[in-house]
Order: sequence, then structure tokens, then C-alpha cells
Amino acid sequence: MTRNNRRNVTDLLDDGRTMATYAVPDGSSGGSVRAYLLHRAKPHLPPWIGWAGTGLAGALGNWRWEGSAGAGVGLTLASVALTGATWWAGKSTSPQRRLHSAVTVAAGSAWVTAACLAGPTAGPIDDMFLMGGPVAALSWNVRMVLRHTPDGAASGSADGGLLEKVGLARAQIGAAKVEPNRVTAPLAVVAGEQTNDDVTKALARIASALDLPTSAVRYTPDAGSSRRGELVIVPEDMLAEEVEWEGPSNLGGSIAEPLVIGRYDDGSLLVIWLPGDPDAGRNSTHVLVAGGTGSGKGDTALNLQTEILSRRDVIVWFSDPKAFQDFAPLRPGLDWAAEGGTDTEVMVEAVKAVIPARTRWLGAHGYRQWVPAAAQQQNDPAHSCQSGRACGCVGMPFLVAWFEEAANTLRALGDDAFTGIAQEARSAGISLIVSLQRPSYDQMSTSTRASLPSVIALGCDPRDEGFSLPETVLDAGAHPGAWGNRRPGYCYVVSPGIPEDRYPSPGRTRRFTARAVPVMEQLAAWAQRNGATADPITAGAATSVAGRAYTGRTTADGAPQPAALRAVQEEDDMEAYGGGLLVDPEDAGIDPDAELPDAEDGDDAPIFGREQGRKPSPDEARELFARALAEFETAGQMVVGPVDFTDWCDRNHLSRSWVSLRLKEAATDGRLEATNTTGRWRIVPTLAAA
Ligand SMILES: Nc1ncnc2c1ncn2[C@@H]1O[C@H](COP(=O)(O)OP(=O)(O)OP(=O)(O)O)[C@@H](O)[C@H]1O
Repeated sequence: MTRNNRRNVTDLLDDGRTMATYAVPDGSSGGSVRAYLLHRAKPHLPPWIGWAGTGLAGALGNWRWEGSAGAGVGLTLASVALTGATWWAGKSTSPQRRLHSAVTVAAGSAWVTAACLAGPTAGPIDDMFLMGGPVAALSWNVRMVLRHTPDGAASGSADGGLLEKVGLARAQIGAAKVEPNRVTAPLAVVAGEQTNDDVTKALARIASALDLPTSAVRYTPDAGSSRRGELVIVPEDMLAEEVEWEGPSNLGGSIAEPLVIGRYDDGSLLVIWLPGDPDAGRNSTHVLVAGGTGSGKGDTALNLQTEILSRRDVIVWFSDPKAFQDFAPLRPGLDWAAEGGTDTEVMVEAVKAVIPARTRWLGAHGYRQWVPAAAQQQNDPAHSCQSGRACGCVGMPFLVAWFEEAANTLRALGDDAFTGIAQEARSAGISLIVSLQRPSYDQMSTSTRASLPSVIALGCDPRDEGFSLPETVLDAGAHPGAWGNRRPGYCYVVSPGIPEDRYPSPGRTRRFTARAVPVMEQLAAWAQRNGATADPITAGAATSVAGRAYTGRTTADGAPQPAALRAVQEEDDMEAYGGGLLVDPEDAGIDPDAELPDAEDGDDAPIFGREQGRKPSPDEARELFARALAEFETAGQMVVGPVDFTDWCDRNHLSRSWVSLRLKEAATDGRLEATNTTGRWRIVPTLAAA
């Protein structure tokens, strides 16, 4: 099947003839010189066979009809009819080919008529045969030789059958490179008449003419020309066979090394880089994982996540509103896991907070962007926050902030906020990874989409292709819409570091089956023991926003990791020395016990669950409200809005509008901070407020 396909492709590119200039198969004709010469000469023989046949027809016709007047009329009419039929049949071919064919047929049939009636050796008839025949045959040989211009640029004829069929009749196709399952041929369209756009529009028709899937035919325009490019045809779908994930590609390597998430259709590795590389002139990137339901987004995310967690210098914050349905085995390896809702809101606020802190730290240590050396202890005087000597600061691991099914989160965050975060995160050694259930503009705005430079585009609705992939990649032949959910794991990857001519090549991620679960669990355990832990700067900034909601990844024995632990402990210490850190500074003098309406409940009685028989006085109500905020903080719920106070309002006979006013007041006092969502406020942890 493969061999047949390959032969068809080269044949079609070559207008149905064997393309001797492409490749001479080693020993395909026995390896002898004779066989080789025969192989080379074969395509040029038909005109000579025609010549010999004409001579034979003349001789036989003369034996039958010599001197017959009736035969003379018949043969002359037959000759005219044959020439006319040739001209008519050549309608769909190029003008030169049509004329050449008609002249050849006219000359041949006239000679046969003359030879039949007068005899093949009479008068000049034999000379005409000996001179005119080879000239006609040679003219066809010359024509064929000229068709194979080596670089597609010379003035070869433009009668390619395939190209003609797809509306590019006068385009020139050069010598094709034939590799296993891949034919690459330079193509040039007519100067001044056609452009590369005409080729990209014809790709689907080329695929149809070759009887191949649309994604098997691609075109890479030459960056320096609007009419030249390279046509790539991959006849066999080598991705059809599923490959199961068996483990990470580079356990203990750096996050700066390529992350292997699958393979391309020519068998080469499908890789992606998250951090930038100043030496390679590559920027760090954020990634959109986009695919319709059933396209294999979940397994693709697992491919990427297992690669990330297997690296030594990265921490992962991960939000999954689907409660870690797919990712549970990896959860112990995450630095921070949030299950959507408020937890995700807090995580977003924490990402915002760590960006300036991390950027400052990197700048202070002489890093213009995150590189693996930034994750090591800072023993190099060239990367020191103290002039002239090594500072010995603890290194800062790369941070991946991952938002699964992120449409709602991003919408709530707002375009400007997200674009700002995305822009600044890249210089802070942070990559955002965002996955979308349905890749379309009603899920994510244009500007949010534009701030995610990389995409793993899985099968989707054909109408959503434009959302997933840049136009140039679609024009070059990429069609994730052709897969829908029928080809799970098939994807196009557009990302810095991947050569651009690869963008339209499909790849496939690996499949995760039940067999992968224990391996993922081992990987998470490895990450727990050997992976990076949050540095004090990141942990401190996160804790200042998220309070106890961020404790950092727990170690294997269940304790939080060192830096985050320290940050939380510091907060506890402040609380112990307190001076009323959990209440508004202006209320610090109030004795909470004295103010509580049900003092007999004691200090520790929670606000929630308190039964109130009467409406509290304004002062009591404010005190209750301050305590409620403190309880939210203690519980780690760092983003609140009136809706979170619904039960509390009922119990305390207070209205939601009263709570709304208090929330605004608390924001003025610095106890809360506005988020990008109207009516949602972030609790400023008391450590930061102090
Ligand atoms: N690379 C792959 N190779 C083969 N099969 C795969 C691959 N990736 C996913 N699959 C299979 O395709 C099916 C759908 O995959 P998956 O659940 O990951 O899709 P999804 O896009 O996450 O869908 P949903 O959005 O509905 O959760 C599953 O049966 C999965 O095992």
C-alpha cells in the first residue's frame, strides 16, 4: 500500500510518467549497466515505437491497397479525421502540446496514406520516413527532457497533468526529493499571474486528485518569494497506529530541555519548549491546548504534564474544575492544586502577585529571563544581588501555572488583566498553560487568544480552525477540523523553537491507559522527593495573597515544603504577637468578647452556625463581619463576595446589600482588594496588611 501510494504520488507529479530524474532505484532492474540504461531509456521509447509502427502500417497498407483510388479517398479522409480528433482531444491540454500532437498525427497519417497508395519506397517517400520520423520522435524526447527542470525555475513546459487538474496548469514543478513516506517538490507558479495563495487554495484539490486525505498535502511558501514554495506530500498516515505513554522522556532533566509529547507523521519527535533560550533567540511561551470534546485533550495534557513534572527545576500550580478526574495520580507532585471556583480565583491572584516579585528577584540577580542557572543556588558573582561577591541566594525554579477548562476563569479575569499577566509572566519565569473545552471565540476573546503564543491544536469543529491555528498554518494545509473527534491525539503544534515549516505537519500524542496510572503515581512520588520546591520569593508572594490556601506541595511525609512552610509560619507568628492582626486596624481596640451578642458561646465559637435571635447592633454587626472575614482567611478562602455571606446574612438578620457596603468599606480600609470580577474581593492576608 505504501509503496503503491508513493509510486502514484511521484507518477502524478510527473504527469503519469516514471520520473527518471527523481531516483534510480538501486538494483531495481538487476543492477546491471544494461538494465540501468534500459530503465533510463524506457520513458523515451514510445515515440520511436510509434515511428516503427507507422512504417509497418505504410508497408502493409501498400500491399493491400496499392494504386486503389477508393482506398486513396478513404485513407485521406481517415487521415484528416484522425488529425481533427487529435486536435479535439487536446482541448484540455496546453496549446503547445495540442499543436505538437496534431502536427505529429497529421504528418504520420499523411505519410501512411502516401506509402499505402504509392509504395513506402517510391520517390521521396522512404527518405521522408527516414528523416521525418526520427525528427518527430526526437521532438517528443526533447520535450520530455525539458519538462524536468532541476529547480523548478527554468523555462520548462508547463503541462503537468496533476497541476493542470487542480488549476495550476502552468506552474513548474522541480525535482522531487523522495524520502520514506514523504515527497517534497519545489513549485513555482507563473510570474505575475499567480501567487502562493493560489497554491494553498488548490491543496484540497491536489489531495483529491491524489486520492489522499487533505492533511497529507501541505505547502510551505518560500519566505523570499510570493510565487515559490515547497509542496509536501505524505501518502501514508503513519500516525494511525496508537502509541501508549510509557514514562517521561528525561527524568531529572531541566525544564529548559525539550518536552516530548508525541511524534510527527514522519516518526520524528513532537516536542515543545516552555522557557526561553537567550542563546537560541527563543522567548518563553504560554500554551493553549485547544480541542473539541473527545479530541484527546485530556491525554495531551497528561503528556505535557508528566514531562513537566519529571524535570528537576520547575514547580506546577494547577487548577482543574473537574476535580482532578484525569490528573489525580499526579496531584502529589504539584506544588499547588486548586479545584476551580474560589480556589482558582485565589490562584490567579497569587500568580499576579508572584510576577513582580519574581521579576525583581531575577533582575536583581542579573537574569534578563529565567534560565536553568536561576534555579540553582546563586554562587556566581555575576548573578548576585550583592555587589562584588556571590550572594548564595536560594535559586528560583521555573513556574508553570496551568488552568484546565479555563474559559470561565479567563472571562472572569477580563481581557486586559489576562493579557497583562501573560505579557509580564514571561519575564518572570512563568508559563501559563490554558486548556479549552471548545476552541472558539465565544469561549475566549481575540485578545486573550493572542496572548497565548503557542498552541497544541487537536481535532475541532471545522468552523473553529481559525481560532486554534494561525491563518498561515491553515493555508499551508493544516486542518484540525478534518479530524473532529475521530482522530484522538492528532494535533498541530505551533510554538517557538519548532521550525515553521513543521507547523502544518500533524503529530499525535501518546495515549494514557490504565497501565499508565502506576507509572504516573511513581512519577508524582519522584517529584515529591526530588522535584523543585517553591523558593522563598515565590512562596512569600503567594502566601501574602493566598494565606493558608497556599502551603506549597507537601513532602512525602505530609509536611508542607520548606519555603512555603516558613511563609505560613511567619504569618502564624505575626498572628501570635498579633495586636489584632485578624481584624481591621481601626477596630484593634475593640474587645471582641465584650461585643459579641452571645458571649457565653466563648471566643472560639465559629461565626458560622451561630444562632442569632435578634438583629445585631451596627457595631456588633461590623465586628461579626470582621470575624467572618478572618474565618474565611483561616479557611483559606481568599476571594469572597456577597454570595459567600448568604447563610451568614440569614443567621445574623443582615441583608446582602449591607454586606456589599461593608465589603467596599473593607476595601477602602485595605482589608480587601478588588479583583477583576465585579462583586468579588480578595482578602488581604493580615500578614500583608500589617
Ligand atoms: N494520543 C492518543 N492516541 C489514541 N487514543 C487517544 C489519544 N488521546 C486520547 N485518546 C483516546 O480518545 C478518547 C478521548 O480522549 P480524551 O478523553 O482525552 O478527550 P478529551 O478531548 O479530553 O475529551 P473531553 O473534553 O470530553 O474530556 C479516550 O478514549 C482516549 O483514550
